Amino acid sequence: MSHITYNKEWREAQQALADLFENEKPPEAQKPEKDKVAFFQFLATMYIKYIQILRKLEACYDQIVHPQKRLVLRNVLDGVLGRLLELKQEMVDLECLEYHFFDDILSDLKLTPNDVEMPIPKYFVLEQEKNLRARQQLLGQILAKMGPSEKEEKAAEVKMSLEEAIRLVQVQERARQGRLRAKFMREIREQEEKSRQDATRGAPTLDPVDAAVRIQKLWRGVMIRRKVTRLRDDEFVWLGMNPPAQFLTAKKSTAQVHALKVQDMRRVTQSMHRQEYDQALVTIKEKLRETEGPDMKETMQDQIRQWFLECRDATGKFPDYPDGEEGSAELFKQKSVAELERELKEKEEGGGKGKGGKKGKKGGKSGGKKGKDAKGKKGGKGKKGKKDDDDDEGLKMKESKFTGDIGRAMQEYESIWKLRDESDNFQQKHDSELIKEAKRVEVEREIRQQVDELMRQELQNLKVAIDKEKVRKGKKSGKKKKGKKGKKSGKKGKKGKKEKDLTPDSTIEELFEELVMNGIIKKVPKVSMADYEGEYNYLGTTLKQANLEPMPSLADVRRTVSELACLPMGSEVVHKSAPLVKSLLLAGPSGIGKKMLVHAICTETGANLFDLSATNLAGKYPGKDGLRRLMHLIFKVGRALQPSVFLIDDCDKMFKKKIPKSDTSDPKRLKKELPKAMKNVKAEDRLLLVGCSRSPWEADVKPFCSLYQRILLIPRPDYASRHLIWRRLLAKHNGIITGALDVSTLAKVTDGNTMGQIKLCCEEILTERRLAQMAKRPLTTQEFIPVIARREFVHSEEEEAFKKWYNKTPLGKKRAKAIAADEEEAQGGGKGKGKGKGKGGKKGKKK
Ligand SMILES: Nc1ncnc2c1ncn2[C@@H]1O[C@H](COP(=O)(O)OP(=O)(O)OP(=O)(O)O)[C@@H](O)[C@H]1O
Repeated sequence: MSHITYNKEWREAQQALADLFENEKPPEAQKPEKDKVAFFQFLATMYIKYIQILRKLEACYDQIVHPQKRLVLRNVLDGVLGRLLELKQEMVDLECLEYHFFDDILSDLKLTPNDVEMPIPKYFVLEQEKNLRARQQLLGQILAKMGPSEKEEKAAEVKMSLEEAIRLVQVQERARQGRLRAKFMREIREQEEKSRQDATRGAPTLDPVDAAVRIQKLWRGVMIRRKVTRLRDDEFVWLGMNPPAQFLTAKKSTAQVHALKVQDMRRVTQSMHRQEYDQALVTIKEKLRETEGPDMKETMQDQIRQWFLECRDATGKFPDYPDGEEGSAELFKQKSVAELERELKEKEEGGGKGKGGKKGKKGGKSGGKKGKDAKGKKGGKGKKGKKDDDDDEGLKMKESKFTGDIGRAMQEYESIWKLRDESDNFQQKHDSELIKEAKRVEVEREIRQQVDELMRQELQNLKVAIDKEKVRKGKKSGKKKKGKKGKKSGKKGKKGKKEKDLTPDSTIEELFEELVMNGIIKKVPKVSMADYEGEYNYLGTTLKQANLEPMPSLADVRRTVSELACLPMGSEVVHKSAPLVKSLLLAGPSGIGKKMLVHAICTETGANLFDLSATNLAGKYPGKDGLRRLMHLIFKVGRALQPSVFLIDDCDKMFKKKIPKSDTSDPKRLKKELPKAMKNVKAEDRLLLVGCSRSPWEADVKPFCSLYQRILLIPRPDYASRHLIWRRLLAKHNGIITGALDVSTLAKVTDGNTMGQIKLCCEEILTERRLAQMAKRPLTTQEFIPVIARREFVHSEEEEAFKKWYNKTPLGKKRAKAIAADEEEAQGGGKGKGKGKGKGGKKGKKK
């Protein structure tokens, strides 16, 4: 696509954002909402609109090549990302559910689920591509160094004696000969049968012309039937009842391939323009310093001298030179009316206490602090008395940490980019005028610092020469300042001492190598979040209205994992201010794709994968010291090379009451250390602990749920998801779907199978040999049935066990309480209000 298209897209996104921003008010200005359902609808609509905006902004940021536009876009993009996560958190708090259903809102807004698919910005990986490639290379080299041992292991796995090998070959060879012999025998028998029939039938009596007509008739019939089938297939495609042929294979069309190439080319142009821009920043600043610097200096000096004289004329004394950070710029700042009024008030208030300007300032500062404290106290009250507030006043959106940034970026867009004439910038390179404006301010600040030093000295000299002042003052204040600094640095030193560095002499590369050699850091298979297939649940709200608790679909799982893990982990700015997620538990039956999701998180965010599963740690870093070193290493390397993901497979074992003696992996090793270490993870550390569990009910609920902050239950796939995955997997394995293969039947009979098992079925059937026969012998439904029948099912008892366990988790309990409270309220007020609650979304019965 062209520059114009992306600019237009950006404009549309900004317009939509401006419209949506009208709803973004601070809590004090919001009108409280008493109806929970209506408030959820409001939040969900905002959330969906933000997703749409995010999708547009992400595409623009990925493809726009203008470096200065990208800077503004990045600010808006991060702001929208953060705001989206805040809204998600509000919905979770309101509904006490991790998954939400929006099908009714989508139909109101006339959107499809694809329109609101959560995008994961590509810049998460593209902007650290160099680092990631270098790390991947290092990992590859280390693994190559360790290579032989792994190969030996593999060799040991397939070890067999010579006799066994000969027997295997003999069995195969005899089977082959047997099949060949059977084929010959069948052909001989068929030939004998044919000659016997010929002998009994005698010489042919049919006229050769009649025979030819008969053959022609049959052949024409075949041809016409083929043609009709083809025409019917084409018509079905045209009517949209069947997908076009290219959709049945995983191959991309030429147009798609071309589009991807263009996108790559734009990214290359983007980096070239960025380099030019970075260079321009330096050269333009230099030029400004050379050309405009001397004039600036002179003007500033003149102004300040003038001020010295004016002050002396007015007060009879030379003034004190401003000490603030801004230096003399403070004197010439243009102030707004409100600022001036505030200053006057402060002066009036401070006037009673004493004349000292500094005192006044201090008073002002402390006043500010008090103000903050008061705010904080109010906030605290708000939290404690939240329920009361909700009951009395109604529901309101919480204060956002991102709307300020979004607002600033929007203003920048409005003032600079919205109406900018770019007719002479066809290539979309940087705008030098804008750089000059920004750099002029910087140069001015630098020159002012120099001028301030000079003028401070000059003022001192004037005071000594004319006012006969003594030189002591300066020295005193200097001493004081030093004292203060000393104290501050002392405090910092203490803070630093808290965490002992066990490996002060090793570089991060060495520690990284150690962890790779020990198999703790693993190579991540490249899996994108989009590879995690799953269809949208179109019945969520309908089921809710029927008082049934809908199960989330795999598309909901994909979206929620993206929100909880990928979006905050990918961006430093978002992670710092968005609701903090330190740990995540993925609970679900075997083969549901838990590890695949972890790999997708790492791929999408460029995170390192630390495998802390008990089976992987067995025999490594033994003893207490070993454990201390391990914890130190993973957190040190994890922080230095963030983002990092700590994976624990079968994490329930860590909190199991009884470990069977046959289990030698010591799964409780990290039980004390890990929760302690996770408590020290701050908002600026992009570290995420992900646990995978097939049987979470075996763990002690309390410590288990306190380690894993967020819990996602992954259900077995529903019909729609199975249908989708069958089609996708068959295409991925080069299978061709024809009329003989009924995908709907396959989806129906695999009810209870997980995705992993469906994948195994595909792999078992679609062997190379079978694929070679595809043209002559299309795939049929029947051949899949025996393979499916051999696969394991998720039994209803297992599913029930998951649901029951989830009800014991903190969010599950909260949800149960909320439902009970709602029911009570409905019963209490029901007599009066009757059928008033149309949507009744909160009163879910458990299925
Ligand atoms: N939604 C999905 N879309 C595509 N492939 C999937 C999906 N879910 C699972 N798979 C595939 O199924 C296989 C098994 O997945 P994975 O190993 O992640 O499951 P798991 O839940 O971790 O299993 P276990 O608990 O037994 O370790 C993988 O090859 C994965 O690619």
